[in-house]
Amino acid sequence: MIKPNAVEDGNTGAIIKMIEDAGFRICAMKRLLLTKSDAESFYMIHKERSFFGDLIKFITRSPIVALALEKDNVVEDFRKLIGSTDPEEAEEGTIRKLFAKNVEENAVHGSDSDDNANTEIQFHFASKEIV
Ligand SMILES: Nc1ncnc2c1ncn2[C@@H]1O[C@H](COP(=O)(O)OP(=O)(O)OP(=O)(O)O)[C@@H](O)[C@H]1O
Repeated sequence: MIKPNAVEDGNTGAIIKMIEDAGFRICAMKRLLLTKSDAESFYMIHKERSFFGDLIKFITRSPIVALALEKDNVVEDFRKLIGSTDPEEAEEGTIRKLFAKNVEENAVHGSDSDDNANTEIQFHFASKEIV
């Protein structure tokens, strides 16, 4: 998911280029505005965290771009490409180092396991949209 701050800043294209250049195949893609209830369900795992309310406001304030990606070792390799949650700790050349504003507005989301990737892909896409 390319998050609102990166879409607002006009960095969607640059981020997609980095993803493709790193060898990921885009199987599905769409730009959409998440509703509050979409966002709460997507980030349900964080509902007890202190930043949950702010995270929901941020992720729903303007459109995101959702992508389904394919590659060997996709989850681990994508998390390497995006870098640490906090851009101050992210390695040089990672998407978050280049495009995140802070730990909340950190430009992109990546699934953290194959199971969660499947759940999140189904959250955003109908099966006929994945090709
Ligand atoms: N301390 C914090 N303050 C504000 N927002 C935070 C904080 N920690 C995390 N977040 C927000 O919540 C999201 C989910 O947090 P998580 O710890 O799962 O990080 P992540 O796995 O690196 O990020 P993501 O799940 O978006 O890929 C972060 O990407 C960020 O937008």
